Amino acid sequence: MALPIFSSQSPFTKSQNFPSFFHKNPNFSFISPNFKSFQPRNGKLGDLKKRVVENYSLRLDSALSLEKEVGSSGNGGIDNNNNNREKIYDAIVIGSGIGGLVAGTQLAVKGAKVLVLEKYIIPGGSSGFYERDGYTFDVGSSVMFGFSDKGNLNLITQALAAVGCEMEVIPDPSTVHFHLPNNLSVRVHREYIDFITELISKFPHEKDGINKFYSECWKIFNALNSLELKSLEEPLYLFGQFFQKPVECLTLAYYLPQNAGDIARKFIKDPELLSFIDAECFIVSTVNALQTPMINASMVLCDRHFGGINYPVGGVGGIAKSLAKGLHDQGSNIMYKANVTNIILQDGKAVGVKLSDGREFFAKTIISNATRWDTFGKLLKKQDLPEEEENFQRVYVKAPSFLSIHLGVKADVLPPDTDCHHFILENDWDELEKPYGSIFLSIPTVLDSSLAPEGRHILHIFTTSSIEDWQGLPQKEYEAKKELVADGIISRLEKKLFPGLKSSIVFKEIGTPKTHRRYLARDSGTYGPMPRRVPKGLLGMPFNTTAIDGLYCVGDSCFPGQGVIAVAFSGVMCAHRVAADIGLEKKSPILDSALLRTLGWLRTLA
Ligand SMILES: NC(=O)c1ccc[n+]([C@@H]2O[C@H](COP(=O)([O-])OP(=O)(O)OC[C@H]3O[C@@H](n4cnc5c(N)ncnc54)[C@H](O)[C@@H]3O)[C@@H](O)[C@H]2O)c1
Ligand SMILES: CC(C)=CCC/C(C)=C/C=C/C(C)=C/C=C/C(C)=C/C=C/C=C(C)/C=C/C=C(C)/C=C/C=C(\C)CCC=C(C)C
Repeated sequence: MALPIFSSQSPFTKSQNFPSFFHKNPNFSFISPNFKSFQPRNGKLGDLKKRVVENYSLRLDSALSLEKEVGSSGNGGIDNNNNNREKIYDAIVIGSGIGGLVAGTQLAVKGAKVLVLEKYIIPGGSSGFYERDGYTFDVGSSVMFGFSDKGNLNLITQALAAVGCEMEVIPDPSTVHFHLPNNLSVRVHREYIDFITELISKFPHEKDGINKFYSECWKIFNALNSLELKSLEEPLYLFGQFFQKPVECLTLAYYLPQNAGDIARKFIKDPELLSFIDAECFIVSTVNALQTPMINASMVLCDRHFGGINYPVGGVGGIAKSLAKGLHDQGSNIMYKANVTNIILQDGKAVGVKLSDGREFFAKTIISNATRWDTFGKLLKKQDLPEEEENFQRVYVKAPSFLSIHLGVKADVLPPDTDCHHFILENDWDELEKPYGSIFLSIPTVLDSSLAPEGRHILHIFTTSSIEDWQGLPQKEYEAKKELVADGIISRLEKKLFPGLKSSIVFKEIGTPKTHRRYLARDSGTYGPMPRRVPKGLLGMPFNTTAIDGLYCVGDSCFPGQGVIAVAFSGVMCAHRVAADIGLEKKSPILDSALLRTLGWLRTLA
């Protein structure tokens, strides 16, 4: 049995030390007039302290109200006597990951009555949090795209704003610091020009190629950023966008089937620089650049400079908590400890769900935030696998899971001005995609010291790992293996970045792929879909509708794939398509079936 990395009790009942924001020295100075952001370098400490106190109280308030919502009635006012057949919701959302929460909240603000059913005790899934010994740990990593105050692609900010929420964020001065073979060290600065200058200084002979590749990314990003983002499966919207922004839409259509690695090779010849582009893609797609869709690569390679990476004060878990509260404020419900075991079909249409405790709930539409493998392999009978899903499983396999290590360390082990995020691949480029080959490291306390007790930092370390490596072991061996593998990873970090790391550890918790499977209800603990071979860009990625009438999917096994901002977009698209289908948005049945058929056909070409 896996060691739980999440609290088995409600995390909201725990008392916490008062956050001490001032002991560390965050190295940033981003000021935004309209967006709440911290400016510790120039700001007044008194004001800052006040805002931290306010934010902390807000966190407690929302935690308490969530506790009340989960605790007292335990079910958000839902009938426990299984008389729910009459209580027809507009939509039931299975799972409260960011994908499910965005779909749910977007529908709720359009006037739909939504019920979100979450298996775990808090919302957020892989964007959740857990608390231990005064530390607040992010379950997933802490790199937040789409959380700025500008453009059309700040989807996290927009999702929160839609339900009247705003979170304070801390601008990250760099997205990631790469530590690569041959001592290649590249810091991805927030300012594009600083990043490009640093990269060119490492590869001066490729100045032209570097400029051309990243400019191509900007072309795509600017096209994306100019559109109003809604469902690409809704023809009135899609044709409207083509009419208003033909050049941008054609640009996106052109790049839709292309991958970043091919485009990089048009401009760049140096194999080491191409490997660097692989690493750039790998950290967001877990595959190399040749397998990473160009649209997704452009999105992340540019948003980090356009809106920048911004960390929510109090931790990533606050995003899901705010969305859950927003959903509730809109008159919809979220229910925890609600493990959906079956999707109920009637005459081939999805009409409800059944929980492990036998209760049933019914709705006009069912939206699954479980992975497509779980949705079609577990919640529906496997033998009913529609052709469309067979096609998906032909093109995509489950990406490996992660081994994750959450550490509390003595603060003085980190050199001054340590970056928040690091990616480490010491010796051999060939190890990039291999299990345990490369190491991801986030130190969110560099930005928000309130996440750890005074004088401590959080190190969240993760590396790819497959479930097969951890299955079938007796408990004792499993525990011993966890310690052994984690020790190897920590030793590598000690050697490469932080001498004395081991002796500075005061808290350690290790999660394996089994832990991820257990607590996130994700088949094999997978991080999401990964192309089986070289994909045709994003062409093969399914959208939100499924072959089952009334059933929709949302989350990272839908277009455009892995990532918090990506699943937020899938939530926006899903809500739009569902709203059109239940009469809350305009729709054209004739155009609908023509477009859906065309998109289905296009996917078979992938
Ligand atoms: N920026 C980052 O670094 C970062 C951090 C964390 C997560 N992520 C991304 O988030 C993505 C995942 O988001 P998501 O929204 O697709 O899903 P998710 O896995 O985060 O959430 C799914 C939720 O559904 C619940 N669930 C699943 N099956 C259920 C069932 N049968 N009954 C009830 N509840 C059920 C799970 O408990 C979970 O809370 C990942 O791809 C990852 O890339 C990124
Ligand atoms: C329909 C047709 C056919 C056509 C038409 C044309 C058009 C119009 C098109 C359009 C399109 C669109 C709109 C699209 C969109 C897209 C998008 C939005 C995308 C997005 C994406 C995103 C992504 C992918 C993201 C991701 C991220 C991630 C994954 C992250 C992660 C992170 C991590 C892991 C971190 C690392 C760490 C360290 C280093 C420590």
